[in-house]
Amino acid sequence: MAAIELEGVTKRFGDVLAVDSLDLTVDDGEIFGFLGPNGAGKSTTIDILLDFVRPTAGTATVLGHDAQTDGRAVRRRTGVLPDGYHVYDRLTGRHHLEFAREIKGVEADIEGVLERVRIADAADRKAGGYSKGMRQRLVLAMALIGDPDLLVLDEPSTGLDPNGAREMREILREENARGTTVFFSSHVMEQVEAVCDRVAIIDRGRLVAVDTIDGLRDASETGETLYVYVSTLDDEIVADVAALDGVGSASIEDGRLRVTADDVSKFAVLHAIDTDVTAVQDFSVVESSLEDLFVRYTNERQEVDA
Ligand SMILES: Nc1ncnc2c1ncn2[C@@H]1O[C@H](COP(=O)(O)OP(=O)(O)OP(=O)(O)O)[C@@H](O)[C@H]1O
Repeated sequence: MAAIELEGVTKRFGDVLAVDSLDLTVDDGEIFGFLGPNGAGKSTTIDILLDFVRPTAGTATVLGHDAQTDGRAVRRRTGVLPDGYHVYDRLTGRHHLEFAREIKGVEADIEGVLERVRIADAADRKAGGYSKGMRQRLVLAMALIGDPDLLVLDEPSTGLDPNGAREMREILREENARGTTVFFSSHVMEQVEAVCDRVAIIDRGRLVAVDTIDGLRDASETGETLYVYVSTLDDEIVADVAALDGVGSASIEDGRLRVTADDVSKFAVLHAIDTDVTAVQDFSVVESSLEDLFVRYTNERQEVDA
């Protein structure tokens, strides 16, 4: 069964088309990253899943329930970390979790959850005195109450230090191992790359890619970057390399030639550089990071639209 199914979801705010005919399926048990530049429509989509916002057109089905007609059933089984959630300054961390337990009407091991997000020591302090990262941990703790079947997290790493970000990843993996589907938006590509089974990239409300990270690499011309060490390097050599068959781009980076290959193998490119341009002394191949892929997919869309 699909945990999330969006069909033709569109949302307009006046003149702004925030989400544009979005079709997306997230399978049960996946850790799914939802990426896009600022203003792409991520939060709006998440709000539609939780029925905080009504779509202008289309349907959203979450855990088998229509998100609009059966929002309560969805929220009962879903842990949510909303974008920019404000904690209640005068309530303690523990009170927040008791509140989450009551709202959801579930049994919950509050002590255990406090330990997991590492705010047990501060549980009886008022949340108004918490640091940004502690607040984020508290909101995550509220999402974990009731062992949800689905976690929907909008920018969960906001405010977390590197240790906090690592702990967040571990919690997501643990929840997933328990059978929970995890759907989260993020601008922190390392975080996404480290935990996600699949990602979707949206740009200006439209889906531009959905795949595993390896799949995105395979589909992208810049799946791999070649760094070539040559004895002399100047603009003329770069231009000659760029003009070779199968070369996507060539530039100088840190005293090396940086080359991307289009449809031919990197060895064919290396051979052509060596025989037709200049002697190759050494080379290395680096897989594109998710950040490279993100930039490529979102820039491509801008070029298409231009
Ligand atoms: N309540 C609203 N009223 C008017 N416009 C809105 C509203 N909510 C969102 N928008 C607009 O919809 C578009 C998508 O916004 P959204 O917050 O979904 O983007 P996002 O991908 O979450 O961005 P970010 O990464 O910056 O959080 C933006 O142009 C935004 O200004």
